[in-house]
Amino acid sequence: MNIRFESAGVSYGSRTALQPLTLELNEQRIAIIGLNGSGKTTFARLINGLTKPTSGRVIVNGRDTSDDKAARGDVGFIFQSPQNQIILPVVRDDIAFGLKSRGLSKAKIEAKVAEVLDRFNAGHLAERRAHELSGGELQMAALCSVLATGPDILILDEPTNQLDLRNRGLVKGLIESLHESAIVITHDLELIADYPRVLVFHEGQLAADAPAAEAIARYRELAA
Ligand SMILES: Nc1ncnc2c1ncn2[C@@H]1O[C@H](COP(=O)(O)OP(=O)(O)OP(=O)(O)O)[C@@H](O)[C@H]1O
Repeated sequence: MNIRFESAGVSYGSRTALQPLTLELNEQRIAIIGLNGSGKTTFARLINGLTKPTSGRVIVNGRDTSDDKAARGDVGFIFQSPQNQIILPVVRDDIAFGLKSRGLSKAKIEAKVAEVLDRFNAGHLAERRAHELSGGELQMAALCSVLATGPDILILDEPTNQLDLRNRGLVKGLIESLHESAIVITHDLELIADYPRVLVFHEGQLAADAPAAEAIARYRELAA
């Protein structure tokens, strides 16, 4: 993946959510940490074009996210509450839903649904109703739905929020196993303890951009 922020910033009226920022992201695993309201989600939403920069540009795999909708297809986003992104009641149908909107044939959709369920050993969830799933199972179902559409980059917004220790371990392992690039926004410092690149946001600015140990130390200072 290649993501470039070119003086990209976001303001809402007089409130600055993200100060203009210039940087390039190429690593397979990147984490984003910072206090509540520091600009993490705004930064992530710029990458898939959900939020448009009010200054500068964001270029993903060579395409400007503001005016090239195709750039969005490269980026899958798993939101803070996966229950809100699962649209259809049954997991299998929800995975198929994202593929239908891409105009694939029925046979191709079925093959892709089977492939992603197989990839994550999640076949047992296929016929389950999403509202009956545990938090960990929901994360898994959301991951299957998003990855079935073939994004190159996956953004996960607080993927271990509200999960117990076992499911945290499960989600950590899942992220490690991805061949896609992953950008993880989190307050779970254990989850990202060995990440080579961690961005720390503070009051809408990038306060550190360093390997995990150094970045987490800076975050602790800011939080004190
Ligand atoms: N649509 C919006 N309109 C006005 N202000 C906004 C909007 N979205 C975000 N903000 C403000 O921008 C700032 C950064 O918000 P953002 O959601 O990026 O923070 P965050 O670091 O992800 O926070 P958290 O950890 O609480 O999820 C906050 O002050 C927030 O209130």
